[in-house]
Amino acid sequence: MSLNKPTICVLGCGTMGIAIIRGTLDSMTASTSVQSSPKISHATTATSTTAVESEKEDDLLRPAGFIACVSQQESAAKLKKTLGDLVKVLHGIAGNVQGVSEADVIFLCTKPQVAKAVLSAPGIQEALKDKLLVSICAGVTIEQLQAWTTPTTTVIRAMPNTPCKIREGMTVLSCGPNTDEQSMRFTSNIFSTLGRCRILDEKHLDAVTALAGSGPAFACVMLEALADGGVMMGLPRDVATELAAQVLQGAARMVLTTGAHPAAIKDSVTTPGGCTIAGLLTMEDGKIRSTLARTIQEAATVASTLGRDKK
Ligand SMILES: NC(=O)C1=CN([C@@H]2O[C@H](COP(=O)(O)OP(=O)(O)OC[C@H]3O[C@@H](n4cnc5c(N)ncnc54)[C@H](OP(=O)(O)O)[C@@H]3O)[C@@H](O)[C@H]2O)C=CC1
Ligand SMILES: O=C(O)[C@@H]1CCC=N1
Repeated sequence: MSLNKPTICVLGCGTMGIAIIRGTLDSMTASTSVQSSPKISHATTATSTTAVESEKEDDLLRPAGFIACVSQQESAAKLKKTLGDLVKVLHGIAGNVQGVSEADVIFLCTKPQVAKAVLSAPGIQEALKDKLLVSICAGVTIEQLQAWTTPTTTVIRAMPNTPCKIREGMTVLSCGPNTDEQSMRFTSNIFSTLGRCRILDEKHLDAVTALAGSGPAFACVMLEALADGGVMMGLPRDVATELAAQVLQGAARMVLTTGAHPAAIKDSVTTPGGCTIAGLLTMEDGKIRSTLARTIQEAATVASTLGRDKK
């Protein structure tokens, strides 16, 4: 398999499919004016190639076209409006076969429960031969994906999150045993332009799904609750929401950019006898730490079951 200006087919283009296509299109527009350096925490560059050669190779790996597949005609009509002329939109079983046949790389972005049926539909196996399949389906393992495709299909499992849409995503990739360097590099390049990207062993993916995949929902509950407190104390709702969002972003960026331990940042805010320690003790009384940690534990446990056949 050789990826040269590949066409991407997003099979199941809903919330996440749109986030991936939107973010990638935006990154391509941005990179024509400013050359962005990818934020990847795993070196996939071949040691034998020079920096110039690897830049040229990355250029060839940039997607040349997008196809988006959905099941319903009405969703296709809506999607055309959302994505515009740069993306070919198809629907139904025949649309899936056409999309996979015309593409070089397939992003499987359906719900986990329909992944097997979508990949097993007539014509799909043939169309998947010698192609790269990147699945973002929670709980669906590389072993399952390999069993549902052909021996010549390269399989990569990815767990992105919704902020990919604004290129502030967090994605973790795991590769199958037959994954070649170029496929991994292509996939890392895509997700690195949509935010941060890491490569981890598949055994971590349920925890990743809970923490990073579901995480934006948990973070927004915290954000909303902080804003509620501001509203309770008289702040207008829009002001409270802006303050809460910027506070979470600022604190998170301090951790990411300085590498400081979150506890050190917390201590630096906390004046002895002051208002911060008063608030922190209230949080501890509410068992916020174990509640949040158990949230991730429970979500990871459920994530591990999502790829299983329902009895
Ligand atoms: N939402 C999130 O934050 C995250 C989700 N994920 C994973 O991403 C996947 C998608 O989630 P999400 O985007 O939220 O789901 P959505 O429900 O938003 O999107 C699913 C899409 O699949 C389409 N679809 C359904 N059946 C078929 C079919 N037979 N053939 C082609 N397309 C089909 C739907 O089209 P139609 O509307 O026409 O039925 C819809 O566009 C899931 O596996 C989930 O585990 C991973 C990380 C984060
Ligand atoms: O809730 C879910 O199952 C999906 C996976 C991660 C985020 N949303």
